[in-house]
Amino acid sequence: MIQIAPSILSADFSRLGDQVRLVEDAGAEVLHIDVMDGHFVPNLTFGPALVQSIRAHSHMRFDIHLMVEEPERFIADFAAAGADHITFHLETSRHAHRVIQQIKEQGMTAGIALNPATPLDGIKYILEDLDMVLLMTVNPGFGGQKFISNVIPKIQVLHQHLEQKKFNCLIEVDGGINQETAPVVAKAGAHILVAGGAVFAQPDPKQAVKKLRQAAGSMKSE
Ligand SMILES: O=C(CO)[C@@H](O)[C@H](O)COP(=O)(O)O
Repeated sequence: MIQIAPSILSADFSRLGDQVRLVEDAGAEVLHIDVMDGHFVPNLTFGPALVQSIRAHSHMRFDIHLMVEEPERFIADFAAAGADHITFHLETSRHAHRVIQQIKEQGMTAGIALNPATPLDGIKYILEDLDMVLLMTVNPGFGGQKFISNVIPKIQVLHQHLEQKKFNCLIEVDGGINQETAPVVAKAGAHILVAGGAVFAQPDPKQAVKKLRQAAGSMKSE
């Protein structure tokens, strides 16, 4: 079953509460919240205060994507703000296993993200501990970028490995997901599709969520 995770990076911030309710009404299971520090990625976005303020507007799972150096510094604050899940980047952490444990100790599920250029090798021995792997299909930092199709084999390899090992770990993809790329990543084995522009930059975000789900469902992985 494919899950759709609208990314609020492309939402209209002047009416964020309404935008969040809109995608929840459309059936989106997950709300993707991009946290950027201006160091790991060349952009700045949200912190725990924003998460806390929209928590009251939604029952969706809050999926925090930490694009920050030293992610361990922010785990407790996002947990207190109402986050359900935190993903941090392998590229930002020398002690990834410890960070995963810290996230779980705060009662949240844990994910790790890999940039398009980062191979799967670095997560081989921590895969069993992860609830999710986020495979970036653009270079992180901005919405509205072009999907990098070279990541597709990486999705396929990870999907096969997870199936083989019977690990309870979902694959999320993020960047350039739209009605054309959604069926491709779904067929490759992705479970959660993050979409910013393909939802919030559309005239009817509610309809956009439904169309993405339909598109993804048209070519599910076996
Ligand atoms: O993490 C990021 C960007 O770094 C994403 O979550 C973007 O928000 C995706 O935007 P689209 O490519 O779907 O417009």
